[in-house]
Amino acid sequence: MTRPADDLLATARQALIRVRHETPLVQCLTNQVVSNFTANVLLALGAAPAMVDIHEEAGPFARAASGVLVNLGTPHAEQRAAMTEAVASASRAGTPWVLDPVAIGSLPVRTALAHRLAAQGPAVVRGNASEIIALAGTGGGGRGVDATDEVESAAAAAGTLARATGAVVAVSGPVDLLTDGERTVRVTNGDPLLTRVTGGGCALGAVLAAFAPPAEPSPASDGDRLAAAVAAVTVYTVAAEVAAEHSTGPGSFAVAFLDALYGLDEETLEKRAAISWA
Ligand SMILES: Nc1ncnc2c1ncn2[C@@H]1O[C@H](COP(=O)(O)OP(=O)(O)O)[C@@H](O)[C@H]1O
Ligand SMILES: Cc1ncsc1CCOP(=O)(O)O
Repeated sequence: MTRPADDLLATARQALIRVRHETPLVQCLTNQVVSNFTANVLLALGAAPAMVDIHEEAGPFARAASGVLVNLGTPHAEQRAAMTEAVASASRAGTPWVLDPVAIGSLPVRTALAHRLAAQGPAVVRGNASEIIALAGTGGGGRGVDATDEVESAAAAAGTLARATGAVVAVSGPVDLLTDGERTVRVTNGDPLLTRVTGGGCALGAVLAAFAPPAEPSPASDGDRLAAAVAAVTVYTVAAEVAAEHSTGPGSFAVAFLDALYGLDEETLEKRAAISWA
């Protein structure tokens, strides 16, 4: 069923309120480059980060967490074991988890792991266009962690991947495209400075985990996983726009971005959000 974009905006407002009120506990199994930035982004938003990524802790923790991020940016052996354990446990417990298949395609270890994990029921898969195309099996990946494909060229792959995995697929880029395999939404907020700070994409994966609705719908969330993911992307990219207006380059942007996530009010979100159905 298609909902009006106004309804998505209302969901985004509600979701922001819910995150700030409920302080979701977000378990991050993420890469060593962006770990600190990711934790700060979650804290600024009002969520509670926990980088619990070792074997024999990751599984039990995933049962209790509100959401889990599995980001394949620097997947050393112990982290791979912890990811496998966390995903199995999250899936059993109904904890929503997000897969970010960083730099898959030509790198064999993470590519095989991404395919294995994608088959285990992620709530969301987030990546740039090249990563999504590679995970869908229709392309060879990008240039390291960067995309070499345009977002629009990943639209078909995103739909295929969403239908194959049951996940909402979020393709990041100048326009963010999100689909559950039937419905597609585009968010045209954001700022290029997000690509000049390491973690601009990876931290979004953590925010998607913070916004992912609980398995059981509650009065604060209608359980629409696509709408929740759109909310996460809109909050994140509108905050980036606000931050860019107070920045002179990547360094001041990174600081201003945390401030903008912290201070983002519903009126600004409503005024700036650029959400459309495909
Ligand atoms: N040219 C751009 N203009 C505005 N926002 C952008 C642009 N490129 C990327 N973004 C934003 O930056 C975030 C990360 O995207 P991207 O850098 O493409 O992902 P990744 O880090 O996975 O390669 C997304 O939320 C997206 O909205
Ligand atoms: C540089 C780098 N190398 C491995 S993971 C990583 C971080 C990439 O983060 P993002 O794509 O979000 O900037």
